Amino acid sequence: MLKPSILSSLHSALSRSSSHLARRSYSSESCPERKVAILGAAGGIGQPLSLLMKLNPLVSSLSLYDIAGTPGVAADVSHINTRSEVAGYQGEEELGKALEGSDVIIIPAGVPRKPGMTRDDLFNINAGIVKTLCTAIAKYCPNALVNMISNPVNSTVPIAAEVFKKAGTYDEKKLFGVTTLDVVRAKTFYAGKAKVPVADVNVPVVGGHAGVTILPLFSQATPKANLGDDEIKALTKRTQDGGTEVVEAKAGKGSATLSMAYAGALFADACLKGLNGVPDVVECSFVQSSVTELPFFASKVRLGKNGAEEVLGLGPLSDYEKQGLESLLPELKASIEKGIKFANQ
Ligand SMILES: NC(=O)c1ccc[n+]([C@@H]2O[C@H](COP(=O)([O-])OP(=O)(O)OC[C@H]3O[C@@H](n4cnc5c(N)ncnc54)[C@H](O)[C@@H]3O)[C@@H](O)[C@H]2O)c1
Ligand SMILES: O=C(O)C[C@H](O)C(=O)O
Repeated sequence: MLKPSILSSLHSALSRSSSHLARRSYSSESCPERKVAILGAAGGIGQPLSLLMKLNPLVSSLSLYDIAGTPGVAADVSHINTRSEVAGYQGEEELGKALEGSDVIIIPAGVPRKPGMTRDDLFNINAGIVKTLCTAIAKYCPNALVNMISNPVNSTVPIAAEVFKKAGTYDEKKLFGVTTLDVVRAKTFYAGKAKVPVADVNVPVVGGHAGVTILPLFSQATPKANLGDDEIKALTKRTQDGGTEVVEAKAGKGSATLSMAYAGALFADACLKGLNGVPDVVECSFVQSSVTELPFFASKVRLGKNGAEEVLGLGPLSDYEKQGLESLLPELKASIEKGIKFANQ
């Protein structure tokens, strides 16, 4: 059994200030009713993500949807004695009910990579899944914030945008590609190399979510450390290849699930805080953007009552980062265009 101290550090790691908020006052003003739906809830990411969202005191209703397996996952997490009511929905005929009334929808539905594959190799299967799910979102909960985890994120986010545009429900402030795992990795790897406490580390990661399109800005990392060029290059490469490192270690049994569930829970928590009016909630995310010439780009985003209230610029870049930015643009552009083309076929 989890000791209370372990449980409370899980809570606080997930959502430091939101759990304080909930402990301080549980009034409907500071903790309004919030429904979160997870699509793909029975999967490798979906299950631990369901657990972490069940632990989040900002959630009042947790809706777990998948094509199979959700009754079991829902029954299981529903026994945890935290605030939210849990419901499981299985199969497309229950998708509408799963979505109705949602404030935040998290989408980890789709197939993961095997060794030797790129994220783009998942396009053929996952593009269709995302298109179907987003069509239903446009119909049943057009005002919800959508957190897209399904890969390739560089294409699935543009697909979602096109589906919403066609349905007349697109709001660029409400669609997010979840790139938090890149930030989580960059923080962990930087803390190890710089020998600074990991809990104090901040590193923006910009661009997209695949290989060289992942651009960690270690020149802006805090606390500052005197790392050499080779160390920065090695950290950058490790962050870019973090997903592949896990895919290879899992040797055919999928990609990152536990660290992704953590990252997905962090980002959803930030969205909920923003919706609830908590000030200064800033996270990196792949969103509609005018930061570069590309229509979508990951950078720091200020989250608020309407979703992405402000997309922040890149700040000063080192020469190495400027080079990285130049070289990521063609690949990211092609992935975005591939998504847009697919959605309009
Ligand atoms: N954004 C990121 O940083 C990041 C990190 C890790 C993984 N991912 C991606 O997340 C996705 C899921 O990974 P996983 O390891 O959980 O895979 P998984 O195969 O373990 O789980 C996927 C789940 O999606 C469900 N699913 C399939 N079609 C569906 C549909 N039409 N509607 C609802 N659910 C459906 C499956 O039944 C399964 O339960 C993959 O595409 C993976 O590449 C993204
Ligand atoms: O690498 C993958 O395929 C999964 C995910 O995008 C990750 O970064 O871990």
